[in-house]
Amino acid sequence: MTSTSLPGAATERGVMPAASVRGLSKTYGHGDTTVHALRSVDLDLAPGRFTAIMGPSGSGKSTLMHCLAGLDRPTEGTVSIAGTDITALDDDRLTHFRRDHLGFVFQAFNLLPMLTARQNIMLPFELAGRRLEPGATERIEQVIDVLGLRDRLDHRPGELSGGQQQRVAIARALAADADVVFADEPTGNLDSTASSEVLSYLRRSVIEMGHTVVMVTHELDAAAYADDVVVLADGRVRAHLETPSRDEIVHALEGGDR
Ligand SMILES: Nc1ncnc2c1ncn2[C@@H]1O[C@H](COP(=O)(O)OP(=O)(O)OP(=O)(O)O)[C@@H](O)[C@H]1O
Repeated sequence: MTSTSLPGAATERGVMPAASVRGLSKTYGHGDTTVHALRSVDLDLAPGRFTAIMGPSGSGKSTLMHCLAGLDRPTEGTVSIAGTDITALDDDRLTHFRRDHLGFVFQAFNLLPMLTARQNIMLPFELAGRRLEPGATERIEQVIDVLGLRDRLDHRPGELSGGQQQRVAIARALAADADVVFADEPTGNLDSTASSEVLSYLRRSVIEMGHTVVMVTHELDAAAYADDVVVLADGRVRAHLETPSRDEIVHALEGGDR
């Protein structure tokens, strides 16, 4: 098994990666019960792209995403987001960094039921007591249009379909103009029609607004919406594929090199 580096990888183009990990290891437990969830992973994720992280159950997808997103600390190695080494930040600074630079979309939409769609989208600004910086209002209105939510803004989550609720959650993550948006199985609670709708909107946000999205998924159909696919196996990067075909993804998942 070898890892395949992207020919057009951000560093090779001289562009700073949106996310970069070096020598990233995460072990759980001690002695006989030690689990090596990640084994010295090196990875660069290019800005302005939609990357899917795939791999068998237990291969380290969630651990990698949690370390990338500063939700978990690695045992060894570094994680940089847009040039900031987040592994060097203390807990307070990391919390602020996450709030100001990262967006999250979860399987359960995590919307507040008593708030309207617009209020949910604006919640991070309210919670942070953040003033809208110049240009923020225009950006938020664009996010609302790109995600097709204009005529749903006054609805509460209970009055929206699952797909619409997830689009509100995506809009909330994008509204703050995060350096990277992390999506953990974002279509796990949706049927296939709603899933493809949500993924199309997510893709549109990458193409039309230049966002960087990293998504963990088990679904080949979901990965097909991504630009790049990282395949993990046993805590290592087995392949990092640029605009792969479905066959190439399947081949990498089955253990072949590209
Ligand atoms: N908190 C923990 N304590 C002990 N072991 C853990 C912990 N979290 C994860 N692991 C182990 O680390 C390994 C990688 O787990 P991880 O959840 O990252 O895999 P995954 O690829 O996301 O799996 P799945 O697709 O099933 O969600 C697994 O062997 C898992 O059992």
